Amino acid sequence: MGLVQLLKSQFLSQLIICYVFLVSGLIVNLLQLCTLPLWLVSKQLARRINIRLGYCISSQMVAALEWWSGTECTLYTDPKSYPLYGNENAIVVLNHSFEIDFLCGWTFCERFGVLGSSKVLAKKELSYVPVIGWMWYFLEIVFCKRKWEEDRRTVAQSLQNLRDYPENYWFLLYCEGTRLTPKKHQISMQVAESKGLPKLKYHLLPRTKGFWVTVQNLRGAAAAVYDSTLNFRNNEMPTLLGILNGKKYHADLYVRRIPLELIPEDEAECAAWLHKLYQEKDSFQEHYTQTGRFPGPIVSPPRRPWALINWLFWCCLLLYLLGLLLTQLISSGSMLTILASLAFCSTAADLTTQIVTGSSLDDWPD
Ligand SMILES: CC/C=C\C/C=C\C/C=C\C/C=C\C/C=C\C/C=C\CCC(=O)SCCNC(=O)CCNC(=O)[C@H](O)C(C)(C)COP(=O)(O)OP(=O)(O)OC[C@H]1O[C@@H](n2cnc3c(N)ncnc32)[C@H](O)[C@@H]1OP(=O)(O)O
Ligand SMILES: CCCCCCCCCCCCCCCCCC(=O)OC[C@@H](O)COP(=O)(O)O
Repeated sequence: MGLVQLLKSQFLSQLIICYVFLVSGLIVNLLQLCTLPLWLVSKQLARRINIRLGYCISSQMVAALEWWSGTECTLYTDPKSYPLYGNENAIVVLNHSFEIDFLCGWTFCERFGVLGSSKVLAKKELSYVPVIGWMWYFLEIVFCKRKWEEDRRTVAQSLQNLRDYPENYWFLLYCEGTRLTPKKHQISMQVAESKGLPKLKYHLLPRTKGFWVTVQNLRGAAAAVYDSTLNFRNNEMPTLLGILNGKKYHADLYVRRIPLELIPEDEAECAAWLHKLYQEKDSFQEHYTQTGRFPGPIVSPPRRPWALINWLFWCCLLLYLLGLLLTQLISSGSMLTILASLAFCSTAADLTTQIVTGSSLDDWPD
């Protein structure tokens, strides 16, 4: 193990990364809160400012993936569609199979310049998570309770609000509705059987209502659906903790651009269309398993320096402030203050470890 790799695997390095992420995140959340009065005066300006503030948080995780772990991301796509990526609004349909699939999605957002404005249909519980969830509130992320009777109205309303969004965005939809596990797959395939639908090997049966409501409400605002299928080389199952440890992975993403006009308006037809799409996605995953690659040419976008620059800025600022605080603490000479500070730091470190090791947040109470 080289010296750099040894440094990356040290608990202290990881603790510093988490400290910078959490403290800068809370500062950004506070700044976002300060933009509230601006919404009354100029909504579009408030949105643009929040896009940049949100970028300060999400790009730190992207920097950890791209620069700290050195994970490589390869894009398989049609070169004719490539110039449109980042230059139009789009609905992204992605398989939900890995702990860091959202982070790989964010990396592609960063490379095409839509990271700050990217959106997702997320479960409501995530909106309560400090830093990320609070940031999402100001970025007008669409939350669902996964109770259709309530979601059909609230989700449609939140999507309508995005129609005049001032910057291009990608709206991510995990149609499977939850992350794939063998148990969930088994239940899902029983549902497929009972509905007379073909079984899927690599995906859960897609939930069709969220897709239909998104397509209907973003018609005319979004130009296309980006059907995206993600996998990792060497059968790896990457984790956030692995990224923090500096472990390098290799992600492959296959993207097909489908113009929105091609998607049926009728709910039942739209649902049938989505089921067919997932059968195709399944065949792409089978192709990947057999050959180690997706079909089509590779046109990989390079990583950009901005995520790293933002990260270094926050690291310098917050480590300097931490240094000042520690110096003052030691020079205060009060044993009680020092012990209380140590107890606080140890509790914070313990909490951070728990969040990162259980980082899928899947087990947070519903
Ligand atoms: C060039 C590069 C391209 C791309 C780059 C890639 C990506 C980058 C893009 C953007 C990045 C942006 C942000 C990313 C950051 C972070 C994301 C992180 C986290 C978010 C993750 C989540 O929160 S996932 C959970 C929330 N989302 C969803 O649930 C979406 C899918 N769900 C739906 O659509 C649902 O329909 C619903 C939520 C709208 C409503 O749910 P409800 O349960 O009330 O209704 P359903 O229709 O789903 O259920 C009833 C029907 O379902 C059948 N059923 C029952 N059991 C099952 C089962 N186990 N499996 C399947 N189906 C089942 C039941 O029979 C009912 O059927 P009907 O026929 O009667 O409808
Ligand atoms: C710079 C890097 C520092 C990182 C250290 C800080 C770690 C903080 C981690 C915060 C990560 C927040 C990401 C939110 C996305 C989580 C994805 C997720 O939770 O998906 C839920 C779905 O699956 C559905 O779950 P189910 O309820 O169906 O099961």
